Amino acid sequence: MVVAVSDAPSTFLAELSWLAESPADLSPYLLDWLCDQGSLTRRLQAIDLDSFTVEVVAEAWQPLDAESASYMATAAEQQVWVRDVYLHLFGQPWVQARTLVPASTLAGPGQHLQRLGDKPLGAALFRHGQPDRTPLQLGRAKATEQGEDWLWGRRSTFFLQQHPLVVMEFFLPPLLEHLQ
Ligand SMILES: C=C(O[C@@H]1C=C(C(=O)O)C=C[C@H]1O)C(=O)O
Repeated sequence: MVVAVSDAPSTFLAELSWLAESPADLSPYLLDWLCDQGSLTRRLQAIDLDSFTVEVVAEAWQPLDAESASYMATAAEQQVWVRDVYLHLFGQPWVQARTLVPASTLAGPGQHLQRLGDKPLGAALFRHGQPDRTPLQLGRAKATEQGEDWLWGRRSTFFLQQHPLVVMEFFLPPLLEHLQ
């Protein structure tokens, strides 16, 4: 059951919708990846450390959309730092990810998050072990506004000393092929 549909206009991750619970018909292999609370960066690096790269597509201040504001239980009238990336393995994009960082998080313990460049966010978040994070919520999206295929993904709020940031990760066909 869809519980939330994003109203954010976007060419990177379009038509986002979030589910109340995991669908019963997903393959156990996909569910294992979707529901894994550990670092996705590390899981990909464990497959092939040498070819793992982060491609930063965009990083900019953007107005927080109403649906994300509701998910974060925060005011919609604020700018957040948005980081859009692809995580590549074997020269192909495996994960398409968007991170939303409120200004208050960047002003506090997340100062370094604006200067990550092509270093993976996961390495920073998981540096001291398992970080505080909310349970994963599964969702669907299209890779672009023109995209035809639906992707599976998830989102979760991480906390850096009680300061939130939201990470959304969608799984691209090369990752799904690896599962088979
Ligand atoms: C949150 C993690 O970091 C990954 C790295 C990202 C980045 O560099 O922007 C974005 C999403 C994640 O898949 C993780 O490894 O679990």
